[in-house]
Amino acid sequence: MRTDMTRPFLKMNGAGNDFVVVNALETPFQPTVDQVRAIADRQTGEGCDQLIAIEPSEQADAFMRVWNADGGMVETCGNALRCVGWVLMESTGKTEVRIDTLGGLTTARRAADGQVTVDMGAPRLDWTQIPLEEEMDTRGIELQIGPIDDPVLHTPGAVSMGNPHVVFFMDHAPNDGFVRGSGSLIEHHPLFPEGVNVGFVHAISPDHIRLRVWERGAGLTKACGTGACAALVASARRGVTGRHATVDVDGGRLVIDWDEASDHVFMTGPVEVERTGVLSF
Ligand SMILES: N[C@@H](CCC[C@H](N)C(=O)O)C(=O)O
Repeated sequence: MRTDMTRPFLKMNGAGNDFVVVNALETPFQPTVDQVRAIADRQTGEGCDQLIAIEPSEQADAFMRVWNADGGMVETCGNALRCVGWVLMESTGKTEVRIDTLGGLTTARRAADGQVTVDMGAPRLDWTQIPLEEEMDTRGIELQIGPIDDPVLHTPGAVSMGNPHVVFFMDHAPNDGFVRGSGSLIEHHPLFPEGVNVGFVHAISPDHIRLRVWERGAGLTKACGTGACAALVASARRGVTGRHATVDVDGGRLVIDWDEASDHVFMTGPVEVERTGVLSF
């Protein structure tokens, strides 16, 4: 990386899903793929799951741009929406802010105990919206991993929360090796032309699930906000849970509500500022 330019950043996380957050409201921030990878590198860079830029927006308080650790620009990030919402509320004194993303317009507001609630909008459930390569019922798509007569994983739900997710249902929470091995395989399956985030749900009760996620472009993560929303929607559509659940992820706890009247999904969870720093280009 050249070192003739510097940018201050905030290192933040939401339930352990961590971000380098750059304020680009006044000065544009357009890193190359290699620069994103270098920043996200946990050995030689700052280390993060996603790089986030807060940009100006004409229709909202700000636009949030998201790059995965592999350098790919993606639609949205639920946990980062809480972090960016908190930053904007702190700097403007507002108790509610609108944040636009490539995945759609969202609203963040303060919740109890310093937490933030984001209105993630309505889930997109048609196979063309995930998107899938071919027509399927997204409550349980035709995908299985393992021997044909005794698959290890099969018939996941598919949900878009602005970004693509598949959600497998298991009778236990899988270990790291399983999440890494099967997640990396499924992320690039030809059924998903834009790749996919892969969730593994273990239902503890009708309003409590354990979730592990392999993220498209970032790998095994301590939390995935859109993944938690997708997990609740997929679970409710299968009758595994109701429309409200606490979702335990590796790095903490998220509360997800799928409101019947509006069809919107609301996610509440923590926000943490870890440190400040300066990026050198
Ligand atoms: N960590 C995020 C999701 C980030 C993007 C995702 N990996 C994708 O490629 O869609 C979240 O909290 O939602």
